[in-house]
Amino acid sequence: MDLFVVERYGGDEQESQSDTHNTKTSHLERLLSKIENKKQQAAQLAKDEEERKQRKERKKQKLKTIKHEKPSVDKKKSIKTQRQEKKSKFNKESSLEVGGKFTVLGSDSLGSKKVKVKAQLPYWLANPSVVSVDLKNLTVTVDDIPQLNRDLIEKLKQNGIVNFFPVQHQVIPWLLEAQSKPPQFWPRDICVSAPTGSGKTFAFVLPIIQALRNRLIPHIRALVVLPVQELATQVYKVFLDYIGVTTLKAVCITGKESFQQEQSQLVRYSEADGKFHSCVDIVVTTPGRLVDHLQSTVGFSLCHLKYLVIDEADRVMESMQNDWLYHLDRHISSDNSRRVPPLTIRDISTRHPPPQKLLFSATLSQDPEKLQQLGLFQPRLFTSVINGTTPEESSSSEFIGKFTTPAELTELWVACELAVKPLYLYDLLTEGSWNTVLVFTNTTEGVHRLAILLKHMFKDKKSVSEVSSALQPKQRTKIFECFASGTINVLVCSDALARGIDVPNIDCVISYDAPKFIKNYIHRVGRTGRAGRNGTAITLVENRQMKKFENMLSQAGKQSMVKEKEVDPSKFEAFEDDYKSALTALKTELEREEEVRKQIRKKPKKYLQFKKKNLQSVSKPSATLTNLKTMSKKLKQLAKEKKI
Ligand SMILES: Nc1ncnc2c1ncn2[C@@H]1O[C@H](COP(=O)(O)OP(=O)(O)OP(=O)(O)O)[C@@H](O)[C@H]1O
Repeated sequence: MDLFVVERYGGDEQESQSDTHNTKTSHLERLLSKIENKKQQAAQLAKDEEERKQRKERKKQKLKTIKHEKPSVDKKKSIKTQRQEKKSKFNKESSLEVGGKFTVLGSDSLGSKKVKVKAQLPYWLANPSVVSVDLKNLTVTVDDIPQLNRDLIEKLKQNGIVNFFPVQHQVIPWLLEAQSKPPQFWPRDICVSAPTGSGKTFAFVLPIIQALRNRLIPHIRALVVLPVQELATQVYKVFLDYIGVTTLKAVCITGKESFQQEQSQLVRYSEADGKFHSCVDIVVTTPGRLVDHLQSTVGFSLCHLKYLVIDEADRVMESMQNDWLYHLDRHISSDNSRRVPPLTIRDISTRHPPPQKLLFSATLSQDPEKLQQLGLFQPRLFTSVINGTTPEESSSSEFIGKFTTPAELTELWVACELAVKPLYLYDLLTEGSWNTVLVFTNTTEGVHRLAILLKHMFKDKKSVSEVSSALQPKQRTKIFECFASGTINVLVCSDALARGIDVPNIDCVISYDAPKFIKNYIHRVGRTGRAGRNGTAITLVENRQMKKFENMLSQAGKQSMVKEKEVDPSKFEAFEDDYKSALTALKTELEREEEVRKQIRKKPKKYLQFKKKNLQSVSKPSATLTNLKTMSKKLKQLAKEKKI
């Protein structure tokens, strides 16, 4: 029976008796757990809501960055590479589609980085005739060019010239050969790029004199264009020296003399036939003055022109003063329709061949576009090379030998501090055993200041002078003469005089201010180590300029050729006192000069006009004190005489 016990409801009484206490507690527990559950659910909901909000915020933020911010470099790169990969995949597929042999045009270039195309030089620039830079081991004597006239050879010997320099023995026979051809064969134009002081002047002077020496009637047959007056005068002097053995006449028209005087030297009017006739055969000039005469001198005709020489060609082309080439070309072609080849036999016999263009420089432009402006006819290039490079070794995109310096030149650089830079210079000048030193600065004012400072530092030990564009041409010539004779030991000058000036026996060139451009560097250092003589060139480089200077040299392929020279600044203590007193003297001298200038400026308008007319250089900043004083005196005297 025990097995079948059925629990029967015993009434409230029974329940309340046994479980009253238990039921009450469990109900409470249930209620509490219910409350707890609800609490948890509410917390979960709040959490979910918070997360949802955060997600929304993040999404917004993301959208903003996509819209406004550029992707980072890394991202960009990865996007680019992905795109490129896709593209190359596409290209491969498409090339496979056409048999894998052909590239689909236009499809592969998009997006991919283009390979830089190397410039291809014209054949004549890429394949020049190489000229040696060795001026010590000369093998060709002046007698070895048989085509050259005997009188010219004798004159060369009289002047102490025994051997020809490489550029001369290559260019002179070539030009003489071109002359000997019948007029139907128009001569080819030439460009010559050879180091400074390698004798380029003779390379055109001698063949021109030889070609014109037997002329009957004077006509302008050779026109030599140079960038500045000094250079023109220098080349003119060489012509004068060598045409002495002929009846040829040369003239230098650079504005040194009045326009009327120059006109009378160029042409004369004949009453007999009522025409103008040329008085000269060779004209040496500057671009500006040439244009003046082309425009204003009646009878100035270039219809017989045989040679057009452009010396320091890159500089002349850079300046393009008054568009001189345009005027010259117009003048030549109006005289003679030259560059159109002859059509008939009769044409050939009646026409003059075009003038042969001869371009010379130590830093010839390698830019074919610039050379194109000159309209060269089948040009031929003669050039020197750096460190034995041959045209075969150099790539066809590079013009070899653009910045060659003489083999006899020692090139150095000194690292210096700006604060004591004059002391570095002073030390170099006292330490070296050089008799004549040319010092370059970058500005005309710098020339004047440095010259005064050095004068006060050296006192009687060395004679110091200055030369710059602020001086009159006559004063400049006089100073150069004194420098060449050794009366002046240290000459401070600006870049205006860096090119072409041929002062023999300059022992050293110091660039007090480092040059900004490689061309300036080449021409500055080229004032020494000329014509096979030894020379030293030193450049002072401030610490902040070091990188730029190194870059400049390495771009020109010259870094290994310019060596560093160590200077110990502890030596400077010995001449610190001299330097300090020189600085004070410089200050007072500059103040005095300024005072004189002020006095002159104070004068009334009429007086100033008078001054401007009579003495233009008075107000120029770097005129020396003595100049200013004498000018001011002279001015007062003139004003008294004219009662102003
Ligand atoms: N064959 C030679 N033998 C000896 N001296 C020479 C010879 N040829 C030229 N010279 C001298 O060399 C010096 C430099 O000549 P030149 O002025 O012609 O050089 P350059 O190449 O024109 O220089 P730059 O590029 O600086 O103008 C001159 O004083 C000249 O008299």
